[in-house]
Amino acid sequence: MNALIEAVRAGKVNEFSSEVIKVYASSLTQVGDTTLLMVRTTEGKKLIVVGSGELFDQLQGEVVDGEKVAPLTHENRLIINQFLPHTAPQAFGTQVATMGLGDRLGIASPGHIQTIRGKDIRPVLAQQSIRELALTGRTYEDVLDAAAYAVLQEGYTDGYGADGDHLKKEEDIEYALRLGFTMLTLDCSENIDNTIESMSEAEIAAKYEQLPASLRSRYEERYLQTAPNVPGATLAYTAEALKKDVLIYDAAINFMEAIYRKYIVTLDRAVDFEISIDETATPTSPEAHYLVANELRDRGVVIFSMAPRFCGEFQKGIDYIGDIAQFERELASHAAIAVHFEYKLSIHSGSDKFSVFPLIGQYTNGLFHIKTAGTNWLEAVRVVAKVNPTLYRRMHQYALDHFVEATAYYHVTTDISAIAPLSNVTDAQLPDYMEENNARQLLHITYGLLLQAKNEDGSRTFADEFFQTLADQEDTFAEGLRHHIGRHLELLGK
Ligand SMILES: O=C(O)[C@@H](O)[C@H](O)[C@H](O)C(=O)CO
Repeated sequence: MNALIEAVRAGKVNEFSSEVIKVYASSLTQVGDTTLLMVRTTEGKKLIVVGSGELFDQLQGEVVDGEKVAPLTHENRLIINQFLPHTAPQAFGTQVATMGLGDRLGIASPGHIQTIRGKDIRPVLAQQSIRELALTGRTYEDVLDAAAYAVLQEGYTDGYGADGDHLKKEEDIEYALRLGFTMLTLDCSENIDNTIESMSEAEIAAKYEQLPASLRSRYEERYLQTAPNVPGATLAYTAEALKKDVLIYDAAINFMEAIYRKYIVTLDRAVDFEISIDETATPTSPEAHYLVANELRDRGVVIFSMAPRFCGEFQKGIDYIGDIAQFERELASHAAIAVHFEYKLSIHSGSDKFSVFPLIGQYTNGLFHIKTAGTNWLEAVRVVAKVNPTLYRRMHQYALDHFVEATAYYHVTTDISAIAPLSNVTDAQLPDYMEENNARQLLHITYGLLLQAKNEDGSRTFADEFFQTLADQEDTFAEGLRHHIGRHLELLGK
């Protein structure tokens, strides 16, 4: 039996000295006659596989003195999924709170697991949008691999999800489903007509009259002649507001139904189907939310969660911006509507919304889906600011030089001029940038440009040194996530 594994079993791993830099004792796993242990070597993380049996035989790796050293490859992950089902993603349904913990780097999930383990909420560790994949140059295979190996590393057996996030195109939906994603977030923003919001009442009336009479009378009968009855929700339709909402959302509702019928109903496995109408210029009124939800139920579309565009601003990486009293009033109705139609309210751009987390936990009775992603990237940047000031300064300057380019991907109201010039900040003060909203958003939305930046010789401008710094500071990064994501959970009442 491998001496290292014996040392782990005996709790004496620290006495073990070899080329192994770190042993992940929580990863020690027995599958029949095969024993697995994850370690980090100078060549990165590897699996030590000892014993015999099918898993030993199937894992690809070099055998030395009867022991196998298996790389953390995609192929080995698929094999591990077969023998250890908890390392594959699962759907969760509507009866448990869930948190999207998107990991753009592929190294945050261990810290996320350490944070969420034992709490009344489950992690969607493998959450990335197609936008994030494009900006980081990763694939959905990479995203699933990283999450599964983190689950193995941490010995986490409570289950995790995989969310194909903000999917707009059928080929992306097919890609995510083919790989076994267990949650689909359908982004309907391109089917929502945002031009209506800026039209006059007369223009709206004229455009509405162009709709088929049967469609108009059906909506009018259902929402003007019948008063919606949703306990806890304040809903009042006017003829003008109904015309506007029909014009804004009717095509999107048809899109939702079409995707549901083509991809969700036909599946032989459970998938959490989320409707995202949050990334639009038009805030979702409670009346509009009810209309969309009621139409979906009427068409037999069953959803896991709905992400409305709340009043105010849910911008990237910073707290809520807006009238919290109005947010609370509307949140009460949104949450009541979700309960009425038996799905969860989903909070997108959920990172750092500390001022409204208690309200969200309260009005959803702790049953919500909240999505985060960029905030753990900023925790990684914080580590770099602490331990590698030279790299941080280079990244910060590059972000300043390319910020406008990044605003094409994310809506932010960052005031670049308010960010303290690097020349005025000492190395010791660099981490303070992560406490300032404008600097947070600067680094937040430029993540893709920074990670994919190349030098003239084709080498990576920042990424290699960035990832090496984070590898060297693995425990510091995990501690930062436990603190920061832990604060999210605490304020959400978890
Ligand atoms: O950046 C993205 O594309 C995603 O992280 C997206 O913003 C996600 O849906 C989210 O809301 C994370 O906070």
